Amino acid sequence: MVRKSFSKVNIFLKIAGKRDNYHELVSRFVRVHTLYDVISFEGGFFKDFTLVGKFGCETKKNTIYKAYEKLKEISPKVEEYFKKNCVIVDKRIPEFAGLGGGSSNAATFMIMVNEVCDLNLSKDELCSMAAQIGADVPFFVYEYDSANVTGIGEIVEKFEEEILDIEVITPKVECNTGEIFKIFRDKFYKEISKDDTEKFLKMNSIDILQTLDIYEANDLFAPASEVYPELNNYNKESFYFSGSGSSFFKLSNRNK
Ligand SMILES: C[C@@](CO)(OP(=O)(O)O)[C@H](O)COP(=O)(O)OP(=O)(O)OC[C@H]1O[C@@H](n2ccc(N)nc2=O)[C@H](O)[C@@H]1O
Ligand SMILES: Nc1ncnc2c1ncn2[C@@H]1O[C@H](COP(=O)(O)OP(=O)(O)O)[C@@H](O)[C@H]1O
Repeated sequence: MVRKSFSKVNIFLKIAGKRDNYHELVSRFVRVHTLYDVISFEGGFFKDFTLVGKFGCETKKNTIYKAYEKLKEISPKVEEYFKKNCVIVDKRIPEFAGLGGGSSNAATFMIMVNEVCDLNLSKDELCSMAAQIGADVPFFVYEYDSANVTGIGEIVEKFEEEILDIEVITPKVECNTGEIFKIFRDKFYKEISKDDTEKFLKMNSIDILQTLDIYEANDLFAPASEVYPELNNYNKESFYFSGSGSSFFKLSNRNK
């Protein structure tokens, strides 16, 4: 079994409030069809869960392993399957890039295991497990091209719009999400109004980016560019900032 594990960008990312030491978001997530990892299951004999790929962390810290630990509680078929198959990931999505690589891998792995082990879990059941692995995992579980994501990422609503051409550039800066949120909370804290929330969640992604500048579109750009000033060198005409960075992106619609 082989599947693409797509990346994402945040067309806009606004903070709506605090929930313990997390922040509630109002955001449009869009999948990037041209930038993805490839996940495959390959037969063999394995004493333990075996994950092959170029990762910046050990297997036990990998989001795919965290997903495996949750799924094996559902049925003994899962542990059985990974005694006779390993997971191979061809990593192409840069890490620490605001592109959701780790989150996408976990969600895609869950979808694949649900199928290959006939677990018959619904998207909503997968989502409640996904939310325990990471804030962006639920978005990738639903496999929408565009979605409005709120809460801490656990509320995902499909957004109907044309497929967008997205160009991504990723400066070699490993952005620490926690650090950026801390500076946001200490120095840039503000919450999106109810009116703006309603307005942005209804607008097409292209129209939103014609209305907002890079700072207005992503509340995390100001703190990120304070923590990593080199990001300002990429603050160019018609580029926007994804997630907590370091990636910038620009849109073009295919029908232009
Ligand atoms: C903000 C987003 C937007 O997509 O950034 P990117 O990952 O894309 O850059 C994600 O939701 C990131 O979610 P996720 O990737 O799970 O966050 P983590 O790295 O686990 O969070 C690291 C730290 O960031 C802070 N954090 C994270 C998410 C959130 N909604 N509020 C927060 O305050 C918390 O202090 C958390 O401990
Ligand atoms: N399957 C995975 N792919 C990428 N990074 C992973 C994965 N599992 C865990 N990580 C860890 O998550 C962090 C990067 O997460 P990633 O989703 O790639 O970045 P971002 O959240 O900025 O989009 C790194 O600490 C990396 O080691």
